[in-house]
Amino acid sequence: QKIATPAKVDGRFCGQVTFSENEHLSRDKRQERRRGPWRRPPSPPPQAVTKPKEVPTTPSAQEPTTSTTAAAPKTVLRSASTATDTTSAETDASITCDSDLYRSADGSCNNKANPFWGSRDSAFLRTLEPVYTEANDVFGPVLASTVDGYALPSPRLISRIVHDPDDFPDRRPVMNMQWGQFLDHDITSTPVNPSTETCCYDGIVASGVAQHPQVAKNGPCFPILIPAGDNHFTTLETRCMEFKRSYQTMVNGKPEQINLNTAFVDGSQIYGSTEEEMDELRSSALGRGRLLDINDNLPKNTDDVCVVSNSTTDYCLRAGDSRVNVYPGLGALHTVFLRMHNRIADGLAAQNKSLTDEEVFQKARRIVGALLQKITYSEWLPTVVGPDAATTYRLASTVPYAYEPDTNPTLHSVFSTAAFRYGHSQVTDTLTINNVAIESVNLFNNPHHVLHSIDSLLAGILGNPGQRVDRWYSDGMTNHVFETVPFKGLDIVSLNIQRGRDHGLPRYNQWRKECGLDPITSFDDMGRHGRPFQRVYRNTDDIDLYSGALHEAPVHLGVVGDTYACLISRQFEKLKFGDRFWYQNPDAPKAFTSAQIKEIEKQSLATIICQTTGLESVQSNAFMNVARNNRLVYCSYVKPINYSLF
Ligand code: HEM
Ligand SMILES: [Ca+2]
Repeated sequence: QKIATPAKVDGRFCGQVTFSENEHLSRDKRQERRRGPWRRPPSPPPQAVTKPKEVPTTPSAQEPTTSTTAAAPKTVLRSASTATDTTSAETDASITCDSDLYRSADGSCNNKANPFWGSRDSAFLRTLEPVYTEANDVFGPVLASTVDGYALPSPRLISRIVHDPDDFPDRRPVMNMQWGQFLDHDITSTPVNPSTETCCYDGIVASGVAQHPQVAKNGPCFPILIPAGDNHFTTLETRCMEFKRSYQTMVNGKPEQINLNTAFVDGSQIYGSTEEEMDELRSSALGRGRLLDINDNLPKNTDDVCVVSNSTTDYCLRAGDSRVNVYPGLGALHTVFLRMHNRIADGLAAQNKSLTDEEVFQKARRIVGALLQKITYSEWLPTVVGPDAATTYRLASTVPYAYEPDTNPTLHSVFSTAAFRYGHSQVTDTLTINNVAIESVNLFNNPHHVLHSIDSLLAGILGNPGQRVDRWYSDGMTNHVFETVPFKGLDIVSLNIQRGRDHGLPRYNQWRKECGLDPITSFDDMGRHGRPFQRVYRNTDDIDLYSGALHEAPVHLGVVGDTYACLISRQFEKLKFGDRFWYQNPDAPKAFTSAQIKEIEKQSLATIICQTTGLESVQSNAFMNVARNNRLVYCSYVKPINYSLF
C-alpha cells in the first residue's frame, strides 16, 4: 500500500521556512491587534517600555546577488535578546504592554522589563560568540580548519562515513522522537533566505569549484557539494544538494539568525505565533472558543506544498506552525491537540454560559499550554536528558516554582542549530500503519495517513520502537528527505552540519569545554567511534558539534550524551523560569489555583490521546515502553478535565 508521490513539488522544499510578506504585520498593526477584547483596558496606566533599535541587515548579506533572488523581507527584527546574555541592546522605539490577562500571540510582553524576550522574530542568543570569516565586510562561514588551514570535510562526507545508515532500535517507542519534533515546532523555526533561486546550477560539480561562487559574497546560496564516490548521489547532476543560508540580521556587529516562533512552550505550533495567524485558525461556527477544524481534523492549507494522492479526500494540513505536513506522526499530534482544544472549549462553554467566544478560547488555550508544559517537563524531558540533569536544572514539576524576571528565555543558537536536532537520529525507516510498514519517502509531506488512519498511526508510534540517539541514521533521513524525484532527496545530517557552519557555530570541543567536559584531544578518546571520525577530520578540534556530540554514550536513563544533555537542559531551564505565564507560577496573571494545577497534572499525553482518538489503551508514560512500572491506561476509564474547577 504505497502512496504515489507526484513527479514534482515546486522548487521550494517543504518543511523549510521562508518569510512571506503577509506573515509580517507592522508593529502598529500588531499593537492594534493586541488590543483584542480580552485585553484589559489600560488601568492602571500601561507600562511603556522601550523597544530595541531596528537592526539593519548587511546589504552584502541580504541584498539580492542575482536577479532571481527575492528581496529581503520587510520585518521588524528584534535584537532585544542581544548577542549574549549580558550585553544590553540599544533602544529607540517603545511597545506598550497593555494586557496582562493571557499570553500574547507572539510572546511579547511576557517579561515586562524586556518585552521582546522570547518573542517571535527575536535574534538567537549566543553563549559562545559566533565564528565567521571576515573579509571585505563579508562574514562568511568558516570552511577551513583553525588548526592547519586545510579545508573542512564536506558535510556529506561526514554524513556518509560517520553517520551511515544502520539500525539500532531503542527501548523507547517512536513517540519519544515524535514529541521532540512537535515540541521543537513550538519553540524554534529559523527562516532561510527568501530567495527562490536554485543553487545547484548545471555544471557546478563538473566545474570543480570548492564552493558556490555566492559563498564568498555572502549570497543566499551555500549548496552542499558532494564528493565523488558517494554511494547514493553518484551522478554529476545529483552531487549537489540544495541549501540556502538562513536569514540574517546584525547583532553586535555580527550576523545573527532569528526565530519565527515564540520561544515559550505555549502551544504556538497549534495557535500560531502572530495574532493574525491565531485569528485565522479560530472558528466559532460550531461553538464558542474553538479552533477551526474539518470534521475534527486539521483545516486545509491551500498555500503549502504537500503530496496529495487523492484530491477529493486529501489536502495539505494547516496549523500554527507551517511544517505540520512534514511527517505524519507530527500531523497526528497536531490533530490530537486541535481536538483537545475543542473538547476543552466545549467543556468550558457548557459549564459557563456567560463566557464570550474570546474568553472560552483564551481559557482553553491557557489549559492546553499548561498541558504541554506538564507533559514536556514531567513526562518527556526526564526520558531525554535523564533524571540527573532534570534535577540539576530544576526541570521536574515537583520543584517549587518562582518566576525569575532576569532569566532570558530566548532560544540559544546552539540549541536550535545543533543540540535539539539530536532527534533526527531517532527517526525510523518506516512507520507501521494499518499493518503495513510504510517507508519514509512515502511519509514525508504526506497528510493521507493523518487524515484517514490517525488511530492506527498513533498506535504504531506508541507501540513500535524508535531508533537510539547515536551516530547512525536511517536511510530515509540521510538519503531521501522530502524526495519527490529519485536521487534528489536531502540528507538531514548534511543539512544540519552545513547549518552549523552557516550560523558560525563554534566547534564540538569548544562546547564540551563550555559544558565543563574534557575536550577530545585524540581520536582514541572517542573509543570505537574514533576511527570513522579520523577518516574525515584531520584534527579533533575541527569536529562539528552536531556530528561529534552524537558519538557520546547516552546519559543514565536518558537518550542523549553529556554535551547535548547540558545544552538542552540549560535551554529548558530558561524556558521554565523565564516564563511569567508558566502554569505553576502563583504570581502569573489569572494564575491557576492549586486545585486547578492538580487537575491539569492528572492529565498526561496518554489521557489526552485517549480522549481525542479511538484508541483503547495507551501506556501511562507515552514516551516509554509498556512495562511493570509503566502500565496501560484504559481509555474507557479516563475522565475528562473537571471544568467546574475552571
Ligand atoms: C520526523 C522527521 C523529521 C524530519 C523530516 C525533519 C526535517 C527537518 C528539516 C528538513 C530541517 C531543516 C534543516 C535545515 O535546513 O537546517 C529540520 C530542522 C530541525 N529539526 Fe527536524 N525533522 C524531523 C524530526 C525532528 C525531531 C524528532 C526533532 C527533535 C527531537 C527535530 C528537531 C529539529 C530542529 C530543532 C530543527 C531546527 C529548527 C529551526 O530552528 O528551524 N526534528 N528538521
Ligand atoms: Ca512557542
